[in-house]
Amino acid sequence: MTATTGRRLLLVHAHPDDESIGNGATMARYAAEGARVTLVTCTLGEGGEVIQPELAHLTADRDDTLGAHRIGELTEAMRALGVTDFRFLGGPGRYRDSGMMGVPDNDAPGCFWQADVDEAADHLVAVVREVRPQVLVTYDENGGYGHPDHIQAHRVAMRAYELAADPAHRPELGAPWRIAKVYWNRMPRSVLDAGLAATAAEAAFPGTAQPADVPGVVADEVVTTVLDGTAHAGRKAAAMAAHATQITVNGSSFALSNHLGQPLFATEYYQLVHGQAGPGRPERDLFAGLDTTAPTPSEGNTR
Ligand SMILES: CC(=O)N[C@H]1[C@@H](O[C@@H]2[C@H](O)[C@H](O)[C@@H](O)[C@H](O)[C@H]2O)O[C@H](CO)[C@@H](O)[C@@H]1O
Ligand SMILES: [Zn+2]
Repeated sequence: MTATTGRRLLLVHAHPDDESIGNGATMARYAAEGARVTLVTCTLGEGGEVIQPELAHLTADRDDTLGAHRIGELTEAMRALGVTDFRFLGGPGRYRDSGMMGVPDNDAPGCFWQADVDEAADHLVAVVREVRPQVLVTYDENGGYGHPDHIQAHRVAMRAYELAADPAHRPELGAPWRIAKVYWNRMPRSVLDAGLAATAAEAAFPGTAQPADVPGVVADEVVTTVLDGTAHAGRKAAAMAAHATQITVNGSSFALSNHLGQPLFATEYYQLVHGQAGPGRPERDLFAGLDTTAPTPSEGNTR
């Protein structure tokens, strides 16, 4: 359904779980405030590890049913966040999890890392032109931490941002739409250092992650926007816990299947990379500076 008024946020992520880890509090906050929150996940996470021994049979080298299972985890996570519009790029299973950088799965036909970026971007152009978001959130050019699917999600999201606004590009996909503000997920180094120290002190896990294990780490001054999601910390923790094959939540820490503790932050950080910043340094709202009350024109917004 083509939206006409109100705040609309689009998030593009690589696997089920990334959205809750990086943006769970942001998604819960905007959903609670009545914004339309749309999540596009590029793979089903078929190549993941499984934390629970009793579910180990789901992995790709055994039953290969982890992708279907993670759809269920994502559905539960979205229920926790109050998000109702969540989709898979090109439909569930269109692009398969490529595995960590350097593994043979990176070369598998049909994996996301092998996808044609323009073809994949057109699936997202159709969503952009339908939803007409004012704000897009994705990863930086390294995908936050160098995972092939994260890098490809960045490339596809940024390409779709360009193509969706081009009136000459595939008009059958809908009226052109220019997204007003594009943000990359970030983690300020000083906040992470303090958080990792607190996680180590909490000792909820056998070990503690290193800064290199955490996506999107930058010098503090690179961060343009800080979203206080404290009021939604419980929802974020519940959403992360819903991804139980991938994440264990314990107090104010969590661990992935590597069992290395990381801080679970309810404040989430961003870098504005396209569009005009709103008032305040840092911004405290992704929609800062935008008039989201005016109805959007039926012919799009690039005339
Ligand atoms: C957060 C994230 O992007 N997870 C990915 C990642 O999973 C990691 C991977 O299995 C690694 O080998 C483990 O040590 C680490 O604990 C996992 O988080 O890669 C998976 C395969 O591509 C992917 O399914 C998962 O969502
Ligand atoms: Zn991921």
